[in-house]
Amino acid sequence: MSASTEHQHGQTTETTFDVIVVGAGAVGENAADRAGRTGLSVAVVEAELVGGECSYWACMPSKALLRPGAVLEAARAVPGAAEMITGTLDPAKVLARRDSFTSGWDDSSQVEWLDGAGIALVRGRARLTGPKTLDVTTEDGSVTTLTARHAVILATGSVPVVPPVDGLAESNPWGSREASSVKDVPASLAIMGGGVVGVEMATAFADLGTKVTLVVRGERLLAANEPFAGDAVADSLRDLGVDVRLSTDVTSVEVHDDGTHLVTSSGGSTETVVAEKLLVATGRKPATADIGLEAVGLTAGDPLTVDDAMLVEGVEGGWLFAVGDVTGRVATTHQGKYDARVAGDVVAARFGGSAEGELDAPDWSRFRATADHQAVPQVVFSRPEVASVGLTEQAAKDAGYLVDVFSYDLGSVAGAAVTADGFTGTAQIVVDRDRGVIVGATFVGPEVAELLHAATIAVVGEVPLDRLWHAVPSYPTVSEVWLRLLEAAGL
Ligand SMILES: Cc1cc2nc3c(=O)[nH]c(=O)nc-3n(C[C@H](O)[C@H](O)[C@H](O)COP(=O)(O)OP(=O)(O)OC[C@H]3O[C@@H](n4cnc5c(N)ncnc54)[C@H](O)[C@@H]3O)c2cc1C
Ligand SMILES: NC(=O)c1ccc[n+]([C@@H]2O[C@H](COP(=O)([O-])OP(=O)(O)OC[C@H]3O[C@@H](n4cnc5c(N)ncnc54)[C@H](O)[C@@H]3O)[C@@H](O)[C@H]2O)c1
Repeated sequence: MSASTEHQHGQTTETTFDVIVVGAGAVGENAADRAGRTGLSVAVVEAELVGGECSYWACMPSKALLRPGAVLEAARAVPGAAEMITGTLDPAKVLARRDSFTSGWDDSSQVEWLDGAGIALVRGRARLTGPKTLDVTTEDGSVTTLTARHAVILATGSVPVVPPVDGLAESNPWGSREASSVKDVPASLAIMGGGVVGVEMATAFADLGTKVTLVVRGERLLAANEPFAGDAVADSLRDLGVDVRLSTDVTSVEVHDDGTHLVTSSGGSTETVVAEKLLVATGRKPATADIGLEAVGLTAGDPLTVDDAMLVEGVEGGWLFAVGDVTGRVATTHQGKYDARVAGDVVAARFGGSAEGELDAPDWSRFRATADHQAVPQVVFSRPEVASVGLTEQAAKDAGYLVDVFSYDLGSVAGAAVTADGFTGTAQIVVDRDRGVIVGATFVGPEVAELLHAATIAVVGEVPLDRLWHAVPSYPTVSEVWLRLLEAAGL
């Protein structure tokens, strides 16, 4: 079956396809692309913008907001250049560059890409009505029934969680969408939550001149990372002028003429934080509340539990797959796209080509998302950046590994000294003592994001330390920290 020829400029009149993908975020787009590579006809259904959260409200606009501050800080750390930096960021220019990344929240170029890839687009909100069938409701209320001959891939993403705090929902707070698409920079912003969104947005708005208060329930920022990462980011946010309040609960929220009032409680004392805007950054949940899961025997609101071929567990017939945030596995674009490549390749092989070799594909084949379990990379674009892959020391111990942990002061590496005066940071590897391989690595420091992929390769490749010894880092780069870490490990 060849890909549809009846669709033009994102519109299609067909209602039956070999494969239907629900959600055209970065993850759904990738699944659709790969699924069509053996000639299956593929449609994606999208309720909002083709490109999803990452393109318009998450990764790209937030990184565009963060980059100018990082550049300014880098220049300020190098005498000769530093003297030339006499001002602060220009918020209007920062927002204008952000807008260029979101194409003014217009998805035409992504629709063109779908067209070019031969993927049909159905605009509207999809709900499963039974095995391989979906109803799609458009904005004008009309309903079209779509049928998949072989497979449905759900890629509906995630939605923010608003905790049940007295008055919070009624206060109409910002979520990450409102923060990343901000048009008028507020004078003051209170942020609830010390995870990835909380610290990135605290950094971005502090850069833009907003007075930021970060209210965090836990005793550390970035609790999923190594403790030294959260400590370094808290210190640096305070240096940026952010009021970081750890071990602090928000007990109620009220809106008054002078802004939003957060009543907080910490160690028995109660205080009130007043801010022009409140951003709730307390996590996200899979978007499965209203996609018709009940029609196929699943529970609305639950994550879609998948196996490593991305097949949804608990559904008969082997036709329902899920990828991206909706699975509850990992909530990053790159890992979701990896899952999408796996799901797309599995679907393309099983239904469009030869399934031979795919059905009994082993771990680490391109048909199994093996890396999701213990080799997931992530960069938090705070300042300092936090780049990590695999297991933290604690997570490795919890998983039963006998580990050795080696750390090195990044600032002591020649390449770091050249990069910036006063460069501070930490690199750490967690080594499985039995196998002599790295199971986790964390880098904290200015612009360490690009150090991460070497660590990801070492973790995924299970490269023994005595072989890694022969991977010689160039001089004088920050990557020379790899040599120092291996020396610390006794080589
Ligand atoms: C502020 C912020 C910053 C982030 N920064 C990064 C980063 O720097 N790097 C990184 O890797 N990750 C980042 N993430 C995470 C990343 O955005 C997500 O992991 C990624 O967007 C998930 O992609 P997805 O395709 O699964 O979901 P989404 O991008 O949410 O796409 C899902 C799509 O499905 C559509 N949809 C939902 N339900 C239906 C339905 N019933 N019918 C039709 N369409 C439907 C939605 O409209 C949406 O377009 C960030 C997240 C946030 C909130
Ligand atoms: N650079 C990146 O890769 C990037 C950037 C932003 C977001 N993301 C992804 O988006 C997802 C959502 O990010 P996030 O920061 O919202 O979630 P998160 O899980 O990283 O952090 C949530 C924070 O909210 C706190 N919290 C949870 N419930 C609370 C409550 N009831 N009261 C007070 N605090 C509460 C948690 O303790 C934590 O500090 C993450 O999974 C992340 O991976 C990725």
